[in-house]
Amino acid sequence: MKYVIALDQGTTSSRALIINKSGQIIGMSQREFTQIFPQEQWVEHDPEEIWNCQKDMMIQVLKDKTLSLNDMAAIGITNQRETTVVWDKNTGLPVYNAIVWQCRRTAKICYSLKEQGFDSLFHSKTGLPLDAYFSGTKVRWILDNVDGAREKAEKGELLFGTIDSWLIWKLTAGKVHVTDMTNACRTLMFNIHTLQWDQELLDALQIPRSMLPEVKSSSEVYGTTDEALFGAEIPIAGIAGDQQAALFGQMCLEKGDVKNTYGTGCFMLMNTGEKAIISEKGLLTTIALNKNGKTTYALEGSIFMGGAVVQWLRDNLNIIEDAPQCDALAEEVKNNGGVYLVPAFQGLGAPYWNMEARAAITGLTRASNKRHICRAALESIAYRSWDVMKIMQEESQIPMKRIKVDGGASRSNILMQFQSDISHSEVIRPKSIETTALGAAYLAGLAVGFWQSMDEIGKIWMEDRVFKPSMSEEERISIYDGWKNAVRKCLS
Ligand SMILES: Nc1ncnc2c1ncn2[C@@H]1O[C@H](COP(=O)(O)OP(=O)(O)O)[C@@H](O)[C@H]1O
Ligand SMILES: O=P(O)(O)OC[C@H](O)CO
Repeated sequence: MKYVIALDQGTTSSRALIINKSGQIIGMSQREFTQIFPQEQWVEHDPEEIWNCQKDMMIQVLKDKTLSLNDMAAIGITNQRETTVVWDKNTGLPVYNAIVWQCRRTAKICYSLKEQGFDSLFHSKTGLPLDAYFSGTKVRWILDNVDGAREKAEKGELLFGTIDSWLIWKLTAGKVHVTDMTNACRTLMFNIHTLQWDQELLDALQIPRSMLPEVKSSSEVYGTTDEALFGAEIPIAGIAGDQQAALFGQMCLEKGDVKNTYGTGCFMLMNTGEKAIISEKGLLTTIALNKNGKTTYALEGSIFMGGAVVQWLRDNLNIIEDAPQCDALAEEVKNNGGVYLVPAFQGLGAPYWNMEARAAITGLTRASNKRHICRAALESIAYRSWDVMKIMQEESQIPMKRIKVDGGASRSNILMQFQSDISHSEVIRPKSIETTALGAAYLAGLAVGFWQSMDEIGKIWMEDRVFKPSMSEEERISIYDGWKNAVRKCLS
């Protein structure tokens, strides 16, 4: 068989990609789906729409390439993490919409658990702060707020899953209920040291264990597609949360390797090897991979606004028509002219952790124009990444000399050069920035012998361009001081 298919189920769109043995993407289909905002700061997806969209993309890309599922050696799944689905085991129907990772409705549940003194228990066992971002309190909300849900869950009739579990349940026509450790470790219910669901955490959250999927490694055969539904029994053989899949797809396999994904938000992950470093400064500790019985950990810095800043210039300020125009305008000025954009549209995360902060554009003069604003917007993405990199270096005590990049906004040369300058490190962009899907494909392909070894896969990764720091130390310090000043104005 010549191909592996990767299903990449993201926050705003679903993609299906066909990958050949040389790691080339020979076909891709992608479609956006509905974002549901029932109230301010609430975000939901329709699980059936997600499934239909993902299935359609799989069928579409096969059709476009005149291939069939029978030509696929395996399926790899990668997904938006934390987003929570609860469904009825008997009917297969969701009892509520999927509650998306961005949804803040469970902040009160988190505060209440903190008041009860559970903060350090969760942090030490899961590597995560008690925050609405993660799945645990979302499941609790569904059990507490959907009519009859708690009774059914206690009778063992409801199942919980992150999007990977939901897709596999559907692909196997309800035969398989699993997840992998990179997803389980984002739920606040999984102990990242014992590698098991943790009863003490489940009790604190009041979630019955019978709802939870079986936790597997990221690379093994979990089941096959249902023949009656798909006309073929193809092994589903790889699962990883999208940021961990990207870390793997970038071949960040050694301790100290770092990748930053510049998508809607930015997610920076550093492989910390076999050691789980518990952060004191707001970084997350997460499982990077569990494969062939070996677990590696990562430190993660999550930045809420990445490429979304560019979308804001396009959709709210209307000063650009598309993302590449932002680069073009920014290139027309030699610096930001003293203008800073602090993208605190949803507060500021690590290292500021100020949820009340609001965005600002500072340093405007009569000479300022949209070119400066475009430049400041791109620079803000790099400044936020550097804020996080600095803590990551401190806490890991590993200096970062180079970072690998991917995601839509890594196409911007001006952003990548500025990232290299401000962080005084090499920024390395691979030829394919679809590293998330590649990561999932590699995990699936390795499990079924489509690829034989990591050595074989390592040869596939290819560099597109390396950005090297070229800014003087004096300038670097001075413009970063300017950024810190601008941030201070947003915090006050
Ligand atoms: N040339 C570009 N310059 C700057 N930002 C870009 C460019 N191309 C795309 N982007 C940004 O990249 C983001 C989309 O990247 P993508 O990796 O597809 O995100 P996601 O997976 O989060 O949906 C958008 O926010 C967009 O503004
Ligand atoms: O779907 P993305 O690419 O925005 O990634 C979402 C993250 O997995 C959330 O933790």
